[in-house]
Amino acid sequence: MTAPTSAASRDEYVLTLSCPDKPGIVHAVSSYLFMTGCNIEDSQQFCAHDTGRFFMRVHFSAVEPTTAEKLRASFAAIGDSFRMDWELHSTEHPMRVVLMVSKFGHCLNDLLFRTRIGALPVEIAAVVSNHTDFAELAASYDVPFHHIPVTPGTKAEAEAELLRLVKDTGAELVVLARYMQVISDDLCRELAGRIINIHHSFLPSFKGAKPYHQAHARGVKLIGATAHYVTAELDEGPIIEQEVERVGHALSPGQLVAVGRDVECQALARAVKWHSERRVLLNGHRTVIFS
Ligand SMILES: Nc1nc2c(c(=O)[nH]1)N[C@@H](CN(C=O)c1ccc(C(=O)N[C@@H](CCC(=O)O)C(=O)O)cc1)CN2
Repeated sequence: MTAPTSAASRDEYVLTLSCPDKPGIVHAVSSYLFMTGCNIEDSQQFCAHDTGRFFMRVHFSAVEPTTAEKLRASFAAIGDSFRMDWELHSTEHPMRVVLMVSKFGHCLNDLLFRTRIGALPVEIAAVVSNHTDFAELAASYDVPFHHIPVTPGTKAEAEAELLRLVKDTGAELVVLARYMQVISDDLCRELAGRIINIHHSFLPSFKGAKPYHQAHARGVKLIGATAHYVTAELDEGPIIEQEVERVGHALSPGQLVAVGRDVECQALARAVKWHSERRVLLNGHRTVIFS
């Protein structure tokens, strides 16, 4: 399923970069774009003084038609001279995404609907689940559904099948929309920076299982959700977005779960939108968000 596209995004690109900070980085990038016949639509930058790294995102249009490949070739020397980690992508096609779910479908349903109405600039290539509960929901959005059961003894084959699907669909992003299986270290490495999870607590509080019951037992007055990149360390990946909601003493754990559904959907949708628009840059174990 594809988000409705806007005619204007034909010859527009996004450059993201990070590099050791020094004078002249913005000058070099903007001069390159000017000399290449490009026009800056939006530019954001940030210097992280604690890590000494500079971060930049530039959205630009090409006055004379060109391609991402040609632009990458002509920018490479500048990237090398500043020791940049950089990416340059056309905005013509929405990012292809695989959504994963287990037994709770509220985030899946929310992402499918937001994509259908054009509020999320992605193309959902497939829905994957270790259960069959949401096969009909995926079909109602004309999205292929893949049932990949997981048991302790079949996790390796299940993950191999998932990786084949990611490669076959050309998906750039995997979203764990309440997918309740721990991803192996190998798959985390293979898809580093390309898996986003929604954890149903305001991390670092209440890691692991049953966070709403943990929150109830602690007597919190705010509950939250955290969208983060998935790493081998459970619930420890770089945080992209968080959301909270005020709760009262009278709410049961089950009622906290109900309040949490909307909070999870909001945090995850914003994280997926920002990632798909290439607004999230990694700064070590943290993120820089050019929203
Ligand atoms: N490598 C990672 N994998 C996953 C992460 C992560 O941060 N790193 N987040 C989880 C989601 N999650 C919490 O947000 C979570 C999901 C599942 C479990 C868990 O212990 N699962 C059990 C099986 C449970 C079941 O079968 O229902 C397990 O895998 O043995 C903990 C945290 C997604 N994956």
